[in-house]
Amino acid sequence: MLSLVLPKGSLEKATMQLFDAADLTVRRASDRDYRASIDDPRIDRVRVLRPQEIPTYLEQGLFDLGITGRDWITETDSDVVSLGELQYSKATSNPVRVIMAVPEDAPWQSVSELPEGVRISTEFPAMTKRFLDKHGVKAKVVPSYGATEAKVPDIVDAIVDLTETGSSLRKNGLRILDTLLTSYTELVANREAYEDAEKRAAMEDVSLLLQGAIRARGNVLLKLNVAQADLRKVLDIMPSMSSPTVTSLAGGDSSAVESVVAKRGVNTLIPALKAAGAHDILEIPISKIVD
Ligand SMILES: Nc1ncnc2c1ncn2[C@@H]1O[C@H](COP(=O)(O)OP(=O)(O)OP(=O)(O)O)[C@@H](O)[C@H]1O
Ligand SMILES: O=P(O)(O)OC[C@H]1O[C@H](OP(=O)(O)OP(=O)(O)O)[C@H](O)[C@@H]1O
Ligand SMILES: [Mg+2]
Repeated sequence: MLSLVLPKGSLEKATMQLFDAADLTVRRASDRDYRASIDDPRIDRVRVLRPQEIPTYLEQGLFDLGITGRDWITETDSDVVSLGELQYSKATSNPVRVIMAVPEDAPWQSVSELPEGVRISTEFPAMTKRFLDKHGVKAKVVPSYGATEAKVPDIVDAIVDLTETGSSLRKNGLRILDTLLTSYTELVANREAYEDAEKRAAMEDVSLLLQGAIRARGNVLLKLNVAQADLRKVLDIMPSMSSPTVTSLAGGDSSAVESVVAKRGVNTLIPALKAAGAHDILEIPISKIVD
């Protein structure tokens, strides 16, 4: 039986949606309820806590398994086992980046040009100090508790912050000087729990369901029928994960074809398949893809 800790904040909504899609629906009395449950025999305790704290709790063995960002694992320098990247962020399926940024019109083009005593605001002081040491810059690192972009230029000269879509940087007239880290959301385990064969098997099941749900995103199943004479033409334009499944239809000179295809592009693909001779075309949503 696993204890699980999920992130409150930026990743909360996307995490709840992912668990739902993975058939591991998280039940809570309300959004403010940080004690939750999942109706699954492998999971007996669920908490929703700040992602900054999650790596430390996992290292200490307060939970077996959790979800947090690579940024907080690096910042807290926690000794945990990663079961892999889960490709989602707050708004997109892309990773976030921890970047150093300065005002558009600042004179510096690289980190090593920053003058001694430069003031840098960040929610990642440990990572920032390591990065500045590497570049031989002596700076004053000021801890931030959010709204970091708003502190330049009057309170500090530069910031180290997260960027996903880039919109916060644009709105605040900031330019990226360097990238410290590309950070994915990760499924992370306590080391001792991971060494326990039974717990590890349960963790791998959870991982498989989550990854299966992520892989299914943006894909649909297309099914169609086609006369033998047109089969080649249809297969020539049908994309697929490996190769399309072709079955003969009973009592006729026709085949059924099915294939998993990217949802993006279906708008041009379906009319093209029809023109190639396909008929009875079905587009079916997919919940999971497991290799
Ligand atoms: N667009 C994003 N902005 C910030 N954090 C993101 C974003 N997308 C994913 N994350 C991840 O979410 C985690 C940060 O979430 P956290 O709850 O600490 O911050 P938050 O949502 O910014 O909270 P607050 O709104 O109180 O600042 C990090 O691991 C980070 O990598
Ligand atoms: O590139 P973007 O898509 O604009 O996302 C990045 C922004 O999101 C986060 O802010 P958050 O919402 O956590 O507010 P905060 O600064 O108060 O923590 C992060 O600190 C950036 O400011
Ligand atoms: Mg924040």
